Amino acid sequence: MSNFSSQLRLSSSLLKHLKHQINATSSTTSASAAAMMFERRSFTTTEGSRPTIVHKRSIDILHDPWFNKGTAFSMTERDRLDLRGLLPPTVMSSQQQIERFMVDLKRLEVQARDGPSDPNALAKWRILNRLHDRNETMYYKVLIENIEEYAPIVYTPTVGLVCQNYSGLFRRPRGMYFSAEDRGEMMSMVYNWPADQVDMIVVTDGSRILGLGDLGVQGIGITIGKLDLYVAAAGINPQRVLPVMIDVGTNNERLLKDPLYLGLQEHRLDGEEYISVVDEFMEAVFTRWPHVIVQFEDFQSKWAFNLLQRYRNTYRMFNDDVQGTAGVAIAGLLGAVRAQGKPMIDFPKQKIVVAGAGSAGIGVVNAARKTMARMLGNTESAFESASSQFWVVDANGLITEERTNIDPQALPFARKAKEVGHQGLREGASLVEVVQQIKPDVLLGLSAVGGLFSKEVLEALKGSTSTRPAIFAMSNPTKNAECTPEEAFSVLGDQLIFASGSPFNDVKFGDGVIGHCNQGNNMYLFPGIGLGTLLSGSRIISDGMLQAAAECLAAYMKDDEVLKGIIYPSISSIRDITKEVAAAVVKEAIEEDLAEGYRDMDARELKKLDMEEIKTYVKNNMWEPRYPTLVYRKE
Ligand SMILES: NC(=O)C1=CN([C@@H]2O[C@H](COP(=O)(O)OP(=O)(O)OC[C@H]3O[C@@H](n4cnc5c(N)ncnc54)[C@H](O)[C@@H]3O)[C@@H](O)[C@H]2O)C=CC1
Ligand SMILES: CC(=O)C(=O)O
Ligand SMILES: [Mg+2]
Repeated sequence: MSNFSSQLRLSSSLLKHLKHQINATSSTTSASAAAMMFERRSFTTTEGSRPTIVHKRSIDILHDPWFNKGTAFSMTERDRLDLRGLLPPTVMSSQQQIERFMVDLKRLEVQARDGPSDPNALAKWRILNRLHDRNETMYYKVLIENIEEYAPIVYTPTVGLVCQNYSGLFRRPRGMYFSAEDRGEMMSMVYNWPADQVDMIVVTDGSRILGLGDLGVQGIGITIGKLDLYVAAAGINPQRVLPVMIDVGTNNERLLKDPLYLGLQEHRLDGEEYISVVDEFMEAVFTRWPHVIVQFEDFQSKWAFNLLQRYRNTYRMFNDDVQGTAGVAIAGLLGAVRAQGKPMIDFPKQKIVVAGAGSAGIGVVNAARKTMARMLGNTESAFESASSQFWVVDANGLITEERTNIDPQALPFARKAKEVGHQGLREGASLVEVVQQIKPDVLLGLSAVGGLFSKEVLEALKGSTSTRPAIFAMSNPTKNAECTPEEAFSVLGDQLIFASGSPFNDVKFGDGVIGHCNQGNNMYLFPGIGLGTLLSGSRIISDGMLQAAAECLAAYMKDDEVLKGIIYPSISSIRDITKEVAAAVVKEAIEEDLAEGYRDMDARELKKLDMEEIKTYVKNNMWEPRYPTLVYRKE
């Protein structure tokens, strides 16, 4: 009885508090008052703060992953929200809930510790996904606290398998689908999404999912995986993220015939028709959420470049494969220079062979050339000199100006025929020939061809003029990596610098000598680029902001780590890295006069902040997975 009356007292004090809040906002509509209070909660990191107003009760709350706390609802809340009797009687702390969940998840750990070949990865994804469906706060707490272990499940490599099987795995919808059939309807459809505020959209058309090709509508899986990292690494509020699939058909013949396929079973739209669908989508989302940021993900190269040019000066958007990957690669390339005991300013002397001339490969060469040119003084001759450091090889071999039907994106990187003639090469020379003749410092793969760096290619790299040659086998998922660290270290020895797009285990040489396998993945940058853009209120995402992000990641590594061959940080510190990257992006946006501010932090206030204050501002705006107190009010 006394327990019950103390609960009543608690409830009435909460109601008083609520009444006060409602009075304070009486000039606004009840919906916007609720929204304002809701927002305050979302960016508060202290428990026991203002309650969150919900307009539903009873079983509806338990079925809502945004509000559900499962067995962690206190008895007071159970009474207040008509939940009494709908849950087992024991009230658990959020930590106890996690412990119970982890016991279940860890049952699959038997023989599941061998990294990329984890046979239970898909089963683990299902368990995590079910948790995501029923309780978002708990899901993100599990993910954040165990990011190293579960990033490979919610992200590459397992997310690739998930996308390949998405039509079978689909249970509850997550995100929005805009299809070619919805033309003319998107402006109203966008209001079907329940959240009044969306900060971050990741969108794909499913045309090139990781290195797995056209997976059509099933590509939605990658947008969900990327947004999981936005929440876990950048602390974007999970209620304000939106995964989007633009379904314009598929050219994957298997999916076109699959009776279980969930997407449009027709060939992809192309040309103006295709562009008009994406235009309509962009107009719709920016009309409803003018401050949203849209990340384009895994579009086939021709559309990746085209849409980036089309939108980047109008909308807050970027292409992760072109721009995020470039920044991560530059940070790694600078790390590889330092690992040779040289200063970063020596970067323009590096000879770099790149296998793959798609959105990722060209994005990297473009940005790396700009970085070199800047280091050399940014003159025309600096640019020329930088251009001569790259040899780009695609499916048809070395790209030179003699190539017929050359892809316009690759044209600026085509080598002069005469020049390569002097180097003992020619148009279409094979990768192994290029490596043999050029003796590069770096061999970088973004080809999506698993095993491309064959024994022969690795043997050829032994001729490298570098004291510590570097291999970036960046294609995803695991089976698409150009080589494994075992293959690379076994041929090139322990002085090799190695990075892969998906995670692999380090290689042990014995006597405590380790061949470090770094994960060179755009996950180190895109969350910080998005968060920094959001908090600066920058109208667009400039080259300078992307460059600042890359330089910040490069500077994150200490000399002693780099000398050991560790060129990227541990994934376990991704939240800290993301905070640093976001702060660098905010600072650059301020310096370029692009920052228009965010909420109470207007452009003038932003300008007054020094770097430490910007970092604090970023940190204070990162969402934490904590249960808020819920209070019911009728709509
Ligand atoms: N680690 C990371 O952060 C990232 C990795 N990637 C990976 O990069 C890969 C490529 O992505 P995109 O550039 O968008 O794909 P894409 O399909 O546009 O480009 C692939 C390129 O590889 C070339 N290629 C194919 N066979 C080749 C061969 N035998 N030798 C040399 N080149 C060959 C093609 O001609 C084409 O230029 C994918 O596996 C993707 O997962 C992409 C973005 C980020
Ligand atoms: C990592 C990534 O964005 C990709 O493989 O496409
Ligand atoms: Mg991608």
